[in-house]
Amino acid sequence: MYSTAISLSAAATAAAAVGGARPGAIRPAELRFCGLRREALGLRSLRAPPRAAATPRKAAAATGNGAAGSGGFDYDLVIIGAGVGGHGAALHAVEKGLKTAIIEGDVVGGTCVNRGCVPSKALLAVSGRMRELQDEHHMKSLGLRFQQLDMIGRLLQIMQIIWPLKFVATLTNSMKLWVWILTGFWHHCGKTKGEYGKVGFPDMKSLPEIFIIATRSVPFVPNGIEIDGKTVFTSDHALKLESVPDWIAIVGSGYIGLEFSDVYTALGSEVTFVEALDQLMPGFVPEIAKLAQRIFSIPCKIDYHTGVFASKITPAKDGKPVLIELIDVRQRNPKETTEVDAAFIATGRAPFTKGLGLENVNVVTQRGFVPVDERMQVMDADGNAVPNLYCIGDANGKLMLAHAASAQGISVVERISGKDNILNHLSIPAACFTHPEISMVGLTEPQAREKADKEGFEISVVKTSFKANTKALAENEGDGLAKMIYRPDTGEILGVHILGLHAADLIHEASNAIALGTRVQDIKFAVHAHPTLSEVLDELFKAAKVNAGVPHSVNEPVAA
Ligand SMILES: Cc1cc2nc3c(=O)[nH]c(=O)nc-3n(C[C@H](O)[C@H](O)[C@H](O)COP(=O)(O)OP(=O)(O)OC[C@H]3O[C@@H](n4cnc5c(N)ncnc54)[C@H](O)[C@@H]3O)c2cc1C
Ligand SMILES: NC(=O)c1ccc[n+]([C@@H]2O[C@H](COP(=O)([O-])OP(=O)(O)OC[C@H]3O[C@@H](n4cnc5c(N)ncnc54)[C@H](O)[C@@H]3O)[C@@H](O)[C@H]2O)c1
Repeated sequence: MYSTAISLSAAATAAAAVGGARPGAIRPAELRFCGLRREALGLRSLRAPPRAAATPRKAAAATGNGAAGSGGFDYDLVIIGAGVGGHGAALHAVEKGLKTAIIEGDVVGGTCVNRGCVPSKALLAVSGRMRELQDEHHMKSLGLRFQQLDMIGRLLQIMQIIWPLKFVATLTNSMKLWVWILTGFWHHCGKTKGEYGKVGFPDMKSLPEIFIIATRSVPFVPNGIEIDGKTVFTSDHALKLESVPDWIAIVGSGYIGLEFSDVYTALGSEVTFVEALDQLMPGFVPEIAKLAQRIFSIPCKIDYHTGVFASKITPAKDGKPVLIELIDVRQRNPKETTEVDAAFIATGRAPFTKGLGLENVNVVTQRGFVPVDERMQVMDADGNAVPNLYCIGDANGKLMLAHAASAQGISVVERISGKDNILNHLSIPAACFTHPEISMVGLTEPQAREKADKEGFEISVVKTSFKANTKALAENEGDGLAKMIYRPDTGEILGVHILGLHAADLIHEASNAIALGTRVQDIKFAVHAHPTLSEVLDELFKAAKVNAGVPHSVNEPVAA
């Protein structure tokens, strides 16, 4: 029964060739089931708890790498979507001995690998080097001189072809020995064949135990904005950058807007931000947003409109530029019309959850997001957890980050393998890959104050700067700060926020401390190598003052 996995290309070939139900092959089939009402459909009832399979390695070896006997396939777990969330869940499920299938309707890797983290970071890596090489002052201080290189061609090659392909292959390879990768667009019961295009699924005679929905999100485009993919576009189009506009408006100053402004300014564009909220970078703590705004705009041509809403955007046509109509958010009246060469729409992301048939199990999405509890179990309209149905990643909207999706998947697998697990979302770090980077974990100061007021405790705040850090100075990158919010009565770290060189790497000392419950009074004795950027955090921990008498959790003499 248990069989080995096949690669996507093999799956496609097999799907085209099949006539009968051959184990290890994919047969185009209509997947008609309602995973949670199988009994009602006269299908085999659930086994609970899920049966642990023989270790996948042994099972695969025993069946001769896919030569399973005839009959249907029987999975313990089916994951819908082979993006980072689904991939993380699948690998962990296999480790736990669960017979696992992953269904992918498009390309393995999902947003992160094909349209998100990977290609955008490839762009940032190359444009960042261009920025550095073109910064005369910086180069002079290092005693170097820049000679013009043909970087744009290389840049496009890296971001469009090499990187994503490499990562898709890596992800596919990491799963293909032990996970069934099934091509096709999953949909639920009650749908008619062909409604979602061509589907190809193996002959599922019995139905899986448990489902994890790990579908994705797509760019959210407000009404009134017309996308032509060339002069008015989203990140999906921008990653296929074919030209660099002289003047680009970036609508939205969240993660995507900021990272792409970094790319565009490095490539020589003039950037105008349009941000609906009163402050640029509203998702970041104010002192970091303010400093970042100053650092980003000193060497580049960046200006901004805040408190204005892009109500209508018309693509460039017939020699006319892109037109952006702005509305004053407070007064709700038209403010001005801006003309630019291109407009990049970075106004958030919307869940991609239509067509899953969730209504059949009494689940009502919230603005498209699948409601889940703290264990990622899907909640129905009456507030009850739907048995054996989970949702992870962007589709549940808890935290739209690749590593959060994967961590949620691992947490679900832990639970379904019998070990209850609640992921502490406050320990999940986030990073914005600008130059310099911004990172954060846990609460902001206002959030911490609100919690403190409610629960009746004090908070304290400490800050350090990159200016005194030897490594940062040696790199000529002394701009930046780190801030920590903590409880002086217990030493608990509530939040850390960093702006500066390699902030995205530095944050992990803090996020691990929060995840593991390490207190300030303990971590301040941890030794950091010199000279390293990690000393910025060392200084931060050492600057924190914990109330006298607060016990250490390690090496503290315990009073009798
Ligand atoms: C430009 C950009 C840059 C980003 N950079 C970062 C970053 O630096 N760091 C970070 O942490 N996050 C980043 N993100 C966010 C990150 O990409 C997402 O949070 C992450 O990919 C979400 O993972 P997921 O598993 O939920 O969905 P995805 O990775 O998108 O995977 C979902 C998969 O499900 C498939 N699917 C959907 N519906 C069905 C169906 N019905 N049947 C079968 N298959 C289906 C899709 O085809 C897709 O492959 C970025 C996003 C963007 C857009
Ligand atoms: N490095 C990373 O981890 C990374 C990188 C990219 C994306 N992401 C993920 O992708 C998600 C989406 O990113 P994003 O930057 O698109 O969204 P976002 O929610 O971070 O920012 C959107 C911004 O657009 C503004 N806005 C919305 N409509 C507007 C309008 N009509 N006119 C003017 N301003 C408007 C909002 O006020 C907000 O500041 C994020 O939640 C993030 O988790 C992460």
